[in-house]
Amino acid sequence: MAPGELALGGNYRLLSKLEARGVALWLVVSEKRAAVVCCFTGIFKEVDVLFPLLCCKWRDMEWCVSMPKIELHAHLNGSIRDSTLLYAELSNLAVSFHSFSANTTESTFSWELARELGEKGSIVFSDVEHVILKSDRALNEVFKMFDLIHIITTDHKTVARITKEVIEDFAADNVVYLELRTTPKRNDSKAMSKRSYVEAVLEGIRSVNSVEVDLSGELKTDAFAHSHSVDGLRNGIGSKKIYVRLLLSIDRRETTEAAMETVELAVELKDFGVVGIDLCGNPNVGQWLTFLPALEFAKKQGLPITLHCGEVPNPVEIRAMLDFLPKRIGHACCLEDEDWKLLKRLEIPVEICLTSNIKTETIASADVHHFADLYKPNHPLILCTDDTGVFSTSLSAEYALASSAFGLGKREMFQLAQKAVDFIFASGRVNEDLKAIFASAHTRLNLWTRVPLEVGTRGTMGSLVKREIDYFRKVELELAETSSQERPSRWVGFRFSMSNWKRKKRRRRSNGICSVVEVVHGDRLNDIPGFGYLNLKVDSQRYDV
Ligand SMILES: CNc1ncnc2c1ncn2[C@@H]1O[C@H](COP(=O)(O)O)[C@@H](O)[C@H]1O
Repeated sequence: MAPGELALGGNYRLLSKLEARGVALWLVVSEKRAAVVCCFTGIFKEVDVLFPLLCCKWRDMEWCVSMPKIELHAHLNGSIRDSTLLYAELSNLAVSFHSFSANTTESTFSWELARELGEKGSIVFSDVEHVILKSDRALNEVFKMFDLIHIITTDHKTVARITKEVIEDFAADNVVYLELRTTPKRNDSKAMSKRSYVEAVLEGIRSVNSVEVDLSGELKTDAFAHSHSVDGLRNGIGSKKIYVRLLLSIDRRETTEAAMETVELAVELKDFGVVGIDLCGNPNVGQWLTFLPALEFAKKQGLPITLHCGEVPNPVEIRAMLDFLPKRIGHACCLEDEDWKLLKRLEIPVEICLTSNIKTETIASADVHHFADLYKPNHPLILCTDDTGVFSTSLSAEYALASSAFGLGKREMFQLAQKAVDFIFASGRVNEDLKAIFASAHTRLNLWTRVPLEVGTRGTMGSLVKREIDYFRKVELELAETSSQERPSRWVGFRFSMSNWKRKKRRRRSNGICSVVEVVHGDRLNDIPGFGYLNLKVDSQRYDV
């Protein structure tokens, strides 16, 4: 049986096959999906390949990558590279089916994972098996997937490694400012406390060496045992730079005490790159009142807060969350009319995660997504990824998807990315730096709007020519007045005027302002949104200039 049929149950075309270290990979495509199917010890697994790519043109995607972007809603453990996770997952699956040799690193890793699975007891392999094997997971299934990911990733070394990789991946996607969020976890079997978890994350950030990382402008190296200046990391590194800040998440499964511990940790690490608090986790679990004391404490301490709000219908909680006045909210998928109006009145910025919402079936498809309802009236919103690894996406892919689903042009996409600067939690010079980065990208990407002149209205060809004639007259008069020796002949005056006019014309053209042959009028549409003009360049011979 072909791997496509077996794992995906559809009619897939095989693009290529690769075998490495006992793992067979097939790249398959159908009209609706592109996937990698892997076979390891007889088990087939599919991994989606940038789903949004199917909805947009490759050219649009390339352009979106070239644009600087700001990511404000990305979960660390949801953004793990497929390759990193796949290897761990496949090793994990192998344990369930095969005995292993304790001599190899791979099997030792598998053995560790298997032991943890057994010890923890909260996950039975048969419970998660089907979740691992499928690609589109409903919201509840996604959280089962996270439980599995956490078992695989939660030791200091792995936490540092995945953090490093996630930052490298965002930087490669031209994300210039990343607010990465993660839930500090206690794991006694790994001697891990919430604090040591965050230290491992910070260590991972500092270990990035393929790109310059700005973690915090105000590092107090003597106050934090494990911190060291990022300046050292800047030596010999290329020109790319990414600002990274952390949000500490409270998981909805946590108690008030555990939530409070997270907020206290965030307060303590304020000067070391932690800039805010997030409330996340399975929206069908936990009560708002459980987290409220910790969130209120965070607010009092001046920590900005973002809440996962309205991922499922829960009007009472949604209203309480909006009344709390968070600095931002994530998702906002299931708001009733009154709450929708309140959200808009309060102008709370919304972190929009298109692919995540569609893949978890929270929203049926991109074209009915509430993005448009927020975008049109200019409500503050930020395009984000949520979980690049789990949902096989990237920030560029989210922009490309928004572009194809809602008809955003390059300028609109750029403005959307640039506007996100206003909603970051980092304070101080970062905001100014980002504005400068976007200003220079605006020029690099040639996004200046050419304002054409229209024949027959304000700034017409007629008025332009009249201004030229007035100018020539003035020059001739001045020449006549200043020359006491000889009155210039009409010919001399004309020559002078012509060359001057040409200089003026060149200067204006190089400034991107209208010249006579570039004057346009309104019959044929050109490519400037909002304008419909005929470019006279091609017809210039017909005009006697
Ligand atoms: C699908 N949309 C979502 N809604 C709510 N919470 C989500 C989420 N996606 C991820 N998380 C939260 O982030 C954790 C994984 O990253 P960290 O271990 O914290 O780095 C998940 O366990 C979940 O609590």
